[in-house]
Amino acid sequence: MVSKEQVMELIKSVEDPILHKSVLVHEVKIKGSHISLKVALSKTGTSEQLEVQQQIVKLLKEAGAETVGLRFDSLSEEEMTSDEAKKVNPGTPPLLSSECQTTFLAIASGKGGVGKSTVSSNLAVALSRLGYKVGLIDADIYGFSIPDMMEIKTRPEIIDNKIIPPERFGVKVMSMAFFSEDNSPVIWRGPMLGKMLNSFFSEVNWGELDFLLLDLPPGTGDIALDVHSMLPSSKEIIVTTPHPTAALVAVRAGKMAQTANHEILGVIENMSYFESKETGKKEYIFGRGGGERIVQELKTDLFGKLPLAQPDEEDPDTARSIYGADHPIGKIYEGIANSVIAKVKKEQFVEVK
Ligand SMILES: Nc1ncnc2c1ncn2[C@@H]1O[C@H](COP(=O)(O)OP(=O)(O)OP(=O)(O)O)[C@@H](O)[C@H]1O
Repeated sequence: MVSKEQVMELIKSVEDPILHKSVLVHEVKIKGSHISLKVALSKTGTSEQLEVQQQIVKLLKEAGAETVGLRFDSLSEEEMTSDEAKKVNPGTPPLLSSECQTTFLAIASGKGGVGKSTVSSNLAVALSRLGYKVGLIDADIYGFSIPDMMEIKTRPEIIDNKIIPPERFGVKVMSMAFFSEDNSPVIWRGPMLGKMLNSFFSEVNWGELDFLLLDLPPGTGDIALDVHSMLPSSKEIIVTTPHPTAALVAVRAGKMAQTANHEILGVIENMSYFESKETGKKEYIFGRGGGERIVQELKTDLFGKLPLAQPDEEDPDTARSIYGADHPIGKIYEGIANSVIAKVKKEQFVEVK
């Protein structure tokens, strides 16, 4: 029969699947033709553990053992160098780590079609025009529209195993649209949805960001709730139209956000009025008071009111849904961005009339 020393020598040829050096033997017992071993791996319970097990059993049986008893242990912190420990547990993705300085701004709405994606993309652009480093995730998984609104023609690239997001107007953007061929619908659900969202945080090289905006799915249904609960805790901005019903549903969306531990930062009222270019007269097409109603019920602030209007196509500093910096609505977005920054920095907040 083999000796303990021979067993140790034989096992040296078996590699730890992550560290790629010999596995460590914690214990060897030999009783007749039975050998029992306790082997330490950098990570136990992996699919590679089974391969290690088969390799060891084969080696010991070839050396004369009739039966082999094998138990696995994890390597202790002392048994690994700090570089090896990092390899085994690469740690929290920088964007989600506690040291991360990025402010997450989640943009939500009670109903679809109120302009949540338009507001998310213009707010991101306005923050970038003010000199901040900004990212934008189109987390409206099934209704992705941001790349089209911002007219992003490029796709993400993969460099050093990280996804590099395309950039437009200084804003780095990630969207399901980049991974959906020919605008086909996305049918991922449950765990896949979480995996995809998580990969937007951990597998994308965002670089340093001051703000990461998240355009959430509309409403208070399952999908919106799932996405809310999968996100890191964020400051939430609610978008509504002035219509009382839109506001009522938006309050529900705000309350749902609070249950998912997101803080309500404020409200933006979109499609508030139409202003005639000829007469300057304002028409309140969708009614009035929606934004104020949410502010009252959720005890938060109104960041601004946006009129009905389209970007000026002649302006080079514009895209399908992005207003130029000097467009009157571009200026309103600049004011909203300043109010958001002020609130985030807890400076004195000035309510927009
Ligand atoms: N202030 C505005 N003036 C004119 N059109 C607007 C305004 N805001 C948004 N729109 C238009 O309204 C439509 C819906 O906007 P958007 O997609 O931003 O809404 P949404 O709330 O994100 O919708 P969903 O949640 O269903 O994706 C778009 O065609 C957009 O161009």
